[in-house]
Amino acid sequence: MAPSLDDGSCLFNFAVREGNGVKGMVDLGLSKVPEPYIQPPKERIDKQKATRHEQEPIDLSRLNGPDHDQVVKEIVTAAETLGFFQLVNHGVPVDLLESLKDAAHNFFGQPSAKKAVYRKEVSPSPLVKYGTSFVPEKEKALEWKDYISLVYTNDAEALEQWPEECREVALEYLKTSMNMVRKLVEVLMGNLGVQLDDSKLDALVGMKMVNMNFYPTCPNPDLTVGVGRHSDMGTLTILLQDGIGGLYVKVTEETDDIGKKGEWVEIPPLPGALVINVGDTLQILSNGKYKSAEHRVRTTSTKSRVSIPIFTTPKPSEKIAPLPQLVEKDGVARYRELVFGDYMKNFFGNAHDGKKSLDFAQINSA
Ligand SMILES: O=C(O)CCC(=O)C(=O)O
Ligand SMILES: [Fe+2]
Repeated sequence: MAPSLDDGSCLFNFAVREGNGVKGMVDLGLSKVPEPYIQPPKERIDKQKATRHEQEPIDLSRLNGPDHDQVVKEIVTAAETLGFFQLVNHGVPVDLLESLKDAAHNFFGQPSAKKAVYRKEVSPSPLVKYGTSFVPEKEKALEWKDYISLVYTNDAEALEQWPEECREVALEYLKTSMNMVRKLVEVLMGNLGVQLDDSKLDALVGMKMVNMNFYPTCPNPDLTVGVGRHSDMGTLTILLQDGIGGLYVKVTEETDDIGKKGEWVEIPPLPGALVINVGDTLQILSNGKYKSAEHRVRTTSTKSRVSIPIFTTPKPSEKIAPLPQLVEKDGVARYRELVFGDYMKNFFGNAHDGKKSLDFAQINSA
């Protein structure tokens, strides 16, 4: 029997507990946004108010030539200000990016029953989790998004356990991205005086996860969010977005070319480009020099949107803390040492709330 979408608990069961997601709800035919998805006015996204971040993408291939210093400067400046930048000539084949978007549409286009087998309560694999919104049990208003999350351990397990509709492309994406991740981490850590070797790289990006996000069409995008305001918890996030747009980042540093502090700027879709953003871990390690970016996603009424982030993070057992040489230079440690697994638990235990996730690492809130 079709559920009544006017009844909040019935809808919660249908979308969240039974794994039909926002997609399942939209497929029933919706003329208005159900009440549990209506955001309070301060969280709604006013498309008219945001400007586009028009900055040229950074050409990563120039890192290996006479423009090396200039490219380093561009990467470092972006990490210190907006915490977001776009990359071209990043080494990930452009046709792979197209295949990834197709794979995401194929996966989410399946009947709910095929996806719901990966709900966290029943998933046959600890590496695979399908869900909707972020932490539905804790949220005042639900996010208009379904997702699947794929943790990487090794190639064999990925090819065995990740869903067959997307396993090969997702693995290829992850593997072809790592060269770029290494270069970026090398540049960012090098600028802090840290020479990167394999063990340092592993401490920073020892865990990797590919997500596929699916944002179905929404009858009233002005009332909902695809993802609420948040920063990512890890080191760097690599994000592939499709051509629809709707990713916004909050300006934290007053800069002439980006905008005023507190304003939201849109990261426009650029064909062939990947979006990179700084996560909380890098903010902690750099004692606040690099900024994890607060960002959010709008929904649209015309076409469903997909995005495919790779989250690179330390392993759960890894200890993270501001680098001693920075603490010495700054005369203060702005964050405490913590075990990354504890940071993750706190992150996934709370609804999105801007950069509040970082309070867990704040020196006086321990
Ligand atoms: O869909 C997007 O553009 C961003 C998604 C995002 O912020 C996330 O998955 O953490
Ligand atoms: Fe994010």
